[in-house]
Amino acid sequence: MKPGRFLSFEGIDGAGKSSHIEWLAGWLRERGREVLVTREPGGTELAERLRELVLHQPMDALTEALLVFAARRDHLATQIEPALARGSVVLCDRFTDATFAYQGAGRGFDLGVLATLETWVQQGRQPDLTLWFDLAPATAAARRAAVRAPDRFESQDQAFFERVRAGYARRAADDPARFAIVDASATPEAVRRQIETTLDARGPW
Ligand SMILES: Nc1ncnc2c1ncn2[C@@H]1O[C@H](COP(=O)(O)OP(=O)(O)O)[C@@H](O)[C@H]1O
Ligand SMILES: Cc1cn([C@H]2C[C@H](O)[C@@H](COP(=O)(O)OP(=O)(O)O)O2)c(=O)[nH]c1=O
Repeated sequence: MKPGRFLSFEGIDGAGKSSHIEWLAGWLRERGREVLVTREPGGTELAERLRELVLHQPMDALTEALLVFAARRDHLATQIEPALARGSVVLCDRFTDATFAYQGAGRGFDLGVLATLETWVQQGRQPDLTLWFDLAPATAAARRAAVRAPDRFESQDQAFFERVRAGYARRAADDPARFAIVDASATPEAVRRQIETTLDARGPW
């Protein structure tokens, strides 16, 4: 059996993560891999209920951080770890880097507390590879406006998304071996080629 692999997709809202996850799932399945496509906050019945609250209910930054980590704990224990143990590739639309970027850099919440929660909840588990879809906030906002109504995060101003982007840049600089930076301003075909090149370099799959 091939070992399980854990891939996360990160970036500001509208960067193109969701559009490319299904494509990558197909690419991996063609190569004979079992794939679990999932997302955070979410991925379990409990975590999806917490997601609804986080996305739509007003709350302070500590409550927000505790709820996303509570959702993550349930998701890891009941979905991600079992999938990795049976040799699947897990494709997760956002993971803990989003907490450091949104609650940490975006909201200004204490990074030390987030690091403590990360240790408790993940027990050393990290994605094997994180694809960071990097895009200017103005471009992402234009893409979002064309397709959907904003939630609590998407209705934030451009300065918030500049901070979130800087938060991702810091996480990438802290762990360059895990991160691959995707230029998300490229055409969808060119984005797919970047992902393929990255995966080819990290194979075999
Ligand atoms: N490379 C791209 N160029 C132009 N538009 C894109 C690109 N990637 C995605 N989009 C479009 O931008 C919008 C937001 O993409 P989405 O995948 O939902 O982003 P995310 O999941 O990162 O929030 C969608 O309408 C999608 O079709
Ligand atoms: C995982 C996670 C997401 N978020 C936010 C970022 C996003 O704005 C939102 C939901 O993410 P996402 O699934 O990308 O939204 P959509 O379905 O609209 O594409 O949750 C956090 O603030 N902290 C976190 O830890």
